[in-house]
Amino acid sequence: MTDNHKIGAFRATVAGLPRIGPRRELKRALEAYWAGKADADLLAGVSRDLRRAAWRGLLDGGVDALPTNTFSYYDQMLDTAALLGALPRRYAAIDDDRDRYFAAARGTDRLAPLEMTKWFDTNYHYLVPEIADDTDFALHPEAVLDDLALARTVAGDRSGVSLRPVIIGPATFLSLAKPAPGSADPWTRLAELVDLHAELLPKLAAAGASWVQFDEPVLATDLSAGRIDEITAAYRRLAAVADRPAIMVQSYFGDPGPALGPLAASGIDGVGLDLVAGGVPDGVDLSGLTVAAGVIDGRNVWRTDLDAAIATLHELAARSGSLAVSTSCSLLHVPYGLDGEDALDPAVREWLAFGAEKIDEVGTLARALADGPHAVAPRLAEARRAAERRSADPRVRRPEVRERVAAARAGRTGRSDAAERARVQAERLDLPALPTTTIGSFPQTPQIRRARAEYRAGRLDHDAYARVMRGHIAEVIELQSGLGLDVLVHGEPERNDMVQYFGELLDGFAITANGWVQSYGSRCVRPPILWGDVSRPAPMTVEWIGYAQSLTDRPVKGMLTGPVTILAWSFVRDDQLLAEVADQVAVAIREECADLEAAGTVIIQVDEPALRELLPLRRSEQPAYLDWAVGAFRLATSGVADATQIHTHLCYSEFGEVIEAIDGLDADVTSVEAARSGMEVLGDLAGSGFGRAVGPGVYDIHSPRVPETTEMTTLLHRALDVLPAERLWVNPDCGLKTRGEAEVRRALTNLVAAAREVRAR
Ligand SMILES: CN1c2c(nc(N)[nH]c2=O)NC[C@@H]1CNc1ccc(C(=O)N[C@@H](CCC(=O)N[C@@H](CCC(=O)N[C@@H](CCC(=O)O)C(=O)O)C(=O)O)C(=O)O)cc1
Ligand SMILES: N[C@@H](CCS)C(=O)O
Ligand SMILES: [Zn+2]
Repeated sequence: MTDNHKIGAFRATVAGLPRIGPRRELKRALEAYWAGKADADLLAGVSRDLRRAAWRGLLDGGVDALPTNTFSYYDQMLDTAALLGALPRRYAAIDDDRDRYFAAARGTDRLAPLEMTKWFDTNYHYLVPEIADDTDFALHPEAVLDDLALARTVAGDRSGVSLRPVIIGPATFLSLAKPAPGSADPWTRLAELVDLHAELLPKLAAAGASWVQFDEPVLATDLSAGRIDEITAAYRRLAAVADRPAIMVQSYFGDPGPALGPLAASGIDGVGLDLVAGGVPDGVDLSGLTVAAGVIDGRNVWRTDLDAAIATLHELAARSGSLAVSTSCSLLHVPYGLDGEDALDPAVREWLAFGAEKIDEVGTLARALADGPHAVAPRLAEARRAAERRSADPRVRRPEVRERVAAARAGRTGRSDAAERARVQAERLDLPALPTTTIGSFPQTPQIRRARAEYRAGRLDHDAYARVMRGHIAEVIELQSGLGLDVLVHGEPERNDMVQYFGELLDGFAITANGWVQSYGSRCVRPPILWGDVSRPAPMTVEWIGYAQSLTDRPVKGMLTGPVTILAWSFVRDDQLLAEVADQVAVAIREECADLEAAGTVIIQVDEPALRELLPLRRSEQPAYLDWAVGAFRLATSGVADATQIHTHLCYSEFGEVIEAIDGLDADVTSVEAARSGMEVLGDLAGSGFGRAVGPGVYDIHSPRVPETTEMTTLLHRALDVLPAERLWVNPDCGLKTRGEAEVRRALTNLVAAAREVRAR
């Protein structure tokens, strides 16, 4: 440690903050700006207001160390790329900084955006930096410094408040970046990036930062000893910089495992640890460090067991130089606060803590540490009472649900031989070669969303709402019939979201009024809260699918979300093994499959786009996960007859580790995202000996661009190089809900034409 900086001790902080706004103010401002309905000043004003309000909320909650630079107009990885001058050259001709930034995020008419993918095992998406051999890293610290200056105006002259810019650390940034075609592995540029950070540190100190936080969630993944050495050397170099703020390395989504020891000895000043998803590895000397102890869950919504947290904090206080209470990760992943959630069941509401309540918990724990638990005795007693009521609530553990699950598990959880099924299904369905279909959703038009908003507000009754939805279903069926698609869908107009919809209809879930969480850019989701044993009081989709099927002779796919995805995109209970909860949801889906089948549905698609997302970050934990995840899918889908065709859909293209699990799902047809990667994924599938039918996407639905027929025929020919024609389906990459109606019509026209052309050959 250099002697030319002082370590500002602090006792309460959070690892990061949400930014979409308590009422999604940023979403509205961004979308207005993109539509040309708001100018840059308005957008900047909204951003400043949101940041100021967030810091004030922290100060009011008793936090004495404010994280800065956690706001983003789109994504923190993109911000880091901009900070380091690492935006691809293709955007360089765009003069305006903000427009250049948004071009990288969203693309333009001519320029493809950066690729987007999931942030570790969360439902948040980041933009993947592209590093070319000629990427000329250069520091652009203006946004970080401006944010720091704004935070200073909020902290004012409050004594003892420290400011801590948060930056994605070089190890995580480079591990997640991808090389531009033909360029070297970005990791080879580590030393250059570290030089830039070394240049940045004194600027931050001069602007009033007493700490800097480098986020390194990559530490929670399996790293080789060589990688750990390189990361340690990088931080040793940063620690040697003169006139710098104190350095905190923040890991999250697990513990840093074998990397913690070397890092702790590298000369850095502090570590932030996720003590919810991980622990503190034994034998690591933390005595010279400030430890930000992440005892408050930043990813889930349950009230903290404050007594247990205090015990953990005491244990850690004895091992560390200085201790601060913190969250396990950024609060980006939870809703802003419970304020206004008056429609929640009051019993359930009492068990919850969203962002604002978590900040309050941080403050309470910090007081308990500083002044002793008696100083917060009423708060501790209140938390204990809530926990007791939660575990005693008869709806939390329902014997009848557990018996039903046990009975379903004891029944048939596997199907007959896949080849035999394929034979009977082919006979029954009588589809052409290369059958065409879509993944389920059609554009969620403003009229659909408006009708739902009216229905929610009570201005439209159920019958009127159902009439509007049936109207949309009829339009979508007519469109698909006219285009000549072979297997139709009802278009999912009645679904606000593919998980929330089911959460609203299943017992054991609660739905918030305003519990929005950023998914990517301006897009948000409102995850349901799974708090009790799950059951299905009534059929959930049969009426809609039945109506769609009544309008056509072609098969209409039943459309369900699978148990793993329902869990992944909900806030799940923390008092029960996930494997157990998955089987409860699976039984509800199994019952829905049975009802659909009984109502005449011949094809049922059970979407599992989150199968890969929930894969544990550490390899040692992956087999157990895949075992229960595949088991739950099979429990959900194995109750149907051989002649009923089960489809599944997975919309990501990095199969690697889950390829065997996809085989294990035993679905008759699997559709996957493939257009963006030019069918690369099919190599993985074919190489693994996957023997069932596959629908590799030929239309990238993430882009407004409409692919030409020839592009799709090229992709189909590539697919035919690795798959026999009788096992190939033709479909888009994913659902069409975010696309416009005109684009979809043109794209599907081309898709059908492409299938026909390839068939004819
Ligand atoms: C497939 N994806 C999904 C993920 N997670 C999910 N839970 N669901 C998913 O589908 N993760 C991975 C990807 C992420 N992709 C997306 C894509 C698109 C969105 C998105 O568009 N979100 C919408 C909100 C969707 C929703 O709940 N809609 C509600 C309307 C809510 C609303 O804003 N209403 C307005 C009034 C509307 C009006 O008057 O016109 C209001 O309340 O003010 C609905 O349809 O009822 C978004 O806008 O962000 C998310 C993830
Ligand atoms: N059936 C869903 C799957 C999305 S991953 C849809 O089409 O939107
Ligand atoms: Zn999808």
